[in-house]
Amino acid sequence: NTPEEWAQVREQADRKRAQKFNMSGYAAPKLDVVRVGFIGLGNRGMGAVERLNKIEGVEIKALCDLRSEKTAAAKKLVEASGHRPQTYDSSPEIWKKLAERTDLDLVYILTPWAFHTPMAVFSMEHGKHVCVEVPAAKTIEEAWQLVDTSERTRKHCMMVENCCYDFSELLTLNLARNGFFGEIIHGEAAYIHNLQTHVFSKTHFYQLWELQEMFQRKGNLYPTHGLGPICQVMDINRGDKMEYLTSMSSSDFVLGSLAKELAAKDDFYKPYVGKSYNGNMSTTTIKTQKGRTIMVQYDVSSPRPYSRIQLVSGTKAVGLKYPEPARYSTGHEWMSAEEYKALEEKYLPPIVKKMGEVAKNVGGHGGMDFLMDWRTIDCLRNGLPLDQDVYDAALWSSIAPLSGWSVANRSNSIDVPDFTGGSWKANAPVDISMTKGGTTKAKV
Ligand SMILES: NC(=O)c1ccc[n+]([C@@H]2O[C@H](COP(=O)([O-])OP(=O)(O)OC[C@H]3O[C@@H](n4cnc5c(N)ncnc54)[C@H](O)[C@@H]3O)[C@@H](O)[C@H]2O)c1
Repeated sequence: NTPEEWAQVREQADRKRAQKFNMSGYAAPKLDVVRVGFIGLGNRGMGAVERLNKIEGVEIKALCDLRSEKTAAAKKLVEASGHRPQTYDSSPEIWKKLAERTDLDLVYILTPWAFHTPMAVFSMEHGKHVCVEVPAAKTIEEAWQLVDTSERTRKHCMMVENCCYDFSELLTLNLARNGFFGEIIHGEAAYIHNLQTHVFSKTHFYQLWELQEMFQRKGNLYPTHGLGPICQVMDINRGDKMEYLTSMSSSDFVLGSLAKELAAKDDFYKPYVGKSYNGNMSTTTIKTQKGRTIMVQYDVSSPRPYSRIQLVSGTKAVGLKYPEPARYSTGHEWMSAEEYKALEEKYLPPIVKKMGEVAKNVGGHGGMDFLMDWRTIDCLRNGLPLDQDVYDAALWSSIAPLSGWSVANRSNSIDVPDFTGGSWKANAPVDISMTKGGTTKAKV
C-alpha cells in the first residue's frame, strides 16, 4: 500500500458512527423451512452441503460454483435425499442470479475471501440472510459495508466461525459463564497450521487463490478461528470492546524459497517467484476497554504442529487447549485427566448434551461444523438471535487489515473500530444455555 492508502485505512478505523438498528440479539421472523442457496462448492462448500443435507427443516434449492463439475456433484448428493436444486455455474457473475431469487431465505457463501463481502452485501440487499465463511471481510471498508447493510436490511450476517463450536472451546465458555476463571484477564489465540503443501498445490485451492493472498497483503490474514472463541469468553461486543492493537510480523523465510525451488523444476511456478510474501509469523496484541489483553498469532508456513492456542487466564483459574489434550489449572499444577473429566461432566454445555454425539458421528472437523450449522438452522427456525452477529463478523475480520496497518507502521498501535456504535455496553452475551430452541432434528 502507498502512504495515502495506509492513511485511508487509518481513517476507516477511526470512523465513529451511530447505530441505525441493533442487530445484536436480533430475532428475525421464524422460518418453518429454511430455503438455502450455496455459492462456492470447493473443499469447504461441499462439506457444508453435506451437513445441511442432514438437518431437518432445510430445503436445498440452489447450488452455485464457477465449475460445473462441482454443481453437478453437489446436486447428485442432495437429490438422493429429495432436494431438487437448480444449479448455477460457468460464469463469474452467475451467483447474482441465485441471490436474486425470491424463494430463498439463506445464502451460504464459501468462496475465496475476495468474494465474501460483495456476495454477502448483494444477498442481504436481495432479502436473504447470509452465512459467510471466514474471514467475512478483507478490509475495514468491507467490514463497515457488512454492518451497514445488515442493519439497513435487518438480515442476519453470520460469519460461520466454526471453532466457536469446538467441544473444548464450548466447555471453556461454559466454565467462564459459571465463574470458574473468576475475572478474565488475558486470552491467547492463533491459527498455526502448516499449509505449505496446500497453498502451492495446483489443485487444492481453486487457482491457488490463497497463495495469491499471501503476497498481496501483510499481517494476520486469518485471525478468526482462534480469536472468535476468546471474544465470546470475554463478551467482546457484549459488555467489553476492543480498544487498540499493535502487530509485528517476521520476514518470510519460507514461501519465497519454496516458490523458487518449485519453479526450478516446473515453469508453472515461475509467476510466484520474487514476490513479497507475507511474513511467516504474525503476532498481534489487543487491549480491551475493561483492561484485558488478547494475543493472536498467525503462521501457515512454518513446519509446526497445528495450534489455535486457546489460553484463557483469569483471577481464579487458567485453561489451555493446545498442545492437546486441553487442560485447566487453579494453581501451580495442571489438573489430572480424572479431574478434567469430572469438570467436563459437571459443566457439559447444553448444546453438547443435546447434539454432541450426533455431531461427532456426522463429522466436519470432529463435529464442530455440524454443531454450528445445526444451531444456526435451529435459531432461524425458532426465530432466535444467532450466536454470531454482523458485529462479530466485522470485528473479528477487521484484525487482518488493522494488523496490516500496524506491521507497515513499525508496529504502532491503531484503534479498533467499534462496529456496534456503542451498543456493546448493553448487548446480551451469547446464549450458551440454549434456553430456547433445540427443536430441530438431525436426519441421520
Ligand atoms: N471454517 C473453516 O474451518 C474453513 C476451512 C477451510 C476453508 N475455509 C474458508 O472457506 C472458503 C473456501 O475455501 P475452500 O478451501 O473451500 O476453497 P476452494 O478453492 O476449494 O473453493 C472455492 C470455490 O469457490 C468457487 N468460486 C470461485 N469464484 C467463484 C465465483 N465467482 N462464483 C462461484 N463460485 C466461485 C471455486 O470454483 C471453488 O470451487 C474460504 O473463505 C476459506 O477461508 C474455512
